[in-house]
Amino acid sequence: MEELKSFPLSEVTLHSSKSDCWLTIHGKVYDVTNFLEEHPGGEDVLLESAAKGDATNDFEDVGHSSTATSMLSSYLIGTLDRSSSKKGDVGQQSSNGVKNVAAKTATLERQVSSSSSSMRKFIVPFISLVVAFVAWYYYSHSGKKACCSHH
Ligand code: HEM
Repeated sequence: MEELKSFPLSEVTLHSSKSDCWLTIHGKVYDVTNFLEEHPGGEDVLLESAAKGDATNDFEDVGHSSTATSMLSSYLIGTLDRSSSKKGDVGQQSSNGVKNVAAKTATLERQVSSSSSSMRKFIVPFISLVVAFVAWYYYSHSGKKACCSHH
């Protein structure tokens, strides 16, 4: 068996066009050029993920079926070179670092925005409950007064 080639992330992101598209998922590099038009989720999402670099989160977020996961192997061309420790690769490594930080920031931003939207989802019914309780309290309180002043 031929040994798989190892590519630095900076090289994978160079292949992000319709005529040449590579994706990185779980540390493996896939050439999905021929799959672009067949992808049920459309080619644009694949091209976006390819340009970003690591597509693992994008792939997982969709909740792809096991069929989709097993399709991956037919597009495998290599593995991701995480160390990038080759001589003369230092510049590339630092640019990878910058990209990683950018990716992490993007993920964090996504998490914050999704948590704030779920906060909103929680706060709206909570406020309605408080309003309902206050209304009920005043209603029953004034009702009690009316009732007790009778006696
Ligand atoms: C080589 C990598 C990929 C393969 C083989 C693949 C395969 C598939 C398959 C077979 C489906 C149909 C539903 C299913 O079986 O789960 C699908 C749906 C989808 N894929 Fe991918 N996919 C890949 C990468 C990606 C990436 C990187 C994204 C980025 C966001 C993506 C986004 C989507 C979306 C949004 C759908 C849903 C379409 C719908 O339900 O209308 N896919 N994909």
